[in-house]
Amino acid sequence: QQRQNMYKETSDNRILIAYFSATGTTARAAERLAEATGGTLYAIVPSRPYTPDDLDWHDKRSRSSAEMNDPQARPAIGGRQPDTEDYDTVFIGYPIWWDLAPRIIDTFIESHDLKGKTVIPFATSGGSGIAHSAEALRKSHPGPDWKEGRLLNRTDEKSLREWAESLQR
Ligand SMILES: Cc1cc2nc3c(=O)[nH]c(=O)nc-3n(C[C@H](O)[C@H](O)[C@H](O)COP(=O)(O)O)c2cc1C
Repeated sequence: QQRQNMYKETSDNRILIAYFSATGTTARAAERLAEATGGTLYAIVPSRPYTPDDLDWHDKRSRSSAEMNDPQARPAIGGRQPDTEDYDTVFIGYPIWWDLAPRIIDTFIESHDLKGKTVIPFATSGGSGIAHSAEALRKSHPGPDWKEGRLLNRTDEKSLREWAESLQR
């Protein structure tokens, strides 16, 4: 209990949890991570929301298929942007699409100066691990201090907190 309070006091307000979620699963994981860390939640909202047709991975011409086939695709983000200067640690959450992070995650990273900040990916998926998508992000965006990511398909609060604390050491 004491350790938890200490952790919250020292790192409150300096942790941002930025996430994109097309159908709500990653949003729920991000909320649990915010509870475990005391971090601030920020939803990366696309200017043009993804419809069920956009998300159809059986259709090679669907919006998600087209974006994921194009490494240069940068779907626009709508609404307010967080001031990442206020944070030292930025968790970035996403659903795994074709074993990668959706391209809007690249839009987010390129919209902010994350150089020298601790950046930690997390994801949800239908079964794929996070390693491939996290490595691809690290290669495309060498500025931040990337930490190993986590798949949060099913993680209880205790292990979430232990993971988040271990990253602060
Ligand atoms: C276009 C698309 C591609 C996907 N590709 C994968 C994949 O490669 N591996 C996997 O395990 N799940 C894949 N999924 C499933 C999602 O990762 C999974 O349902 C995720 O939890 C959805 O999160 P969300 O509700 O936050 O959008 C894909 C889903 C979509 C829509």
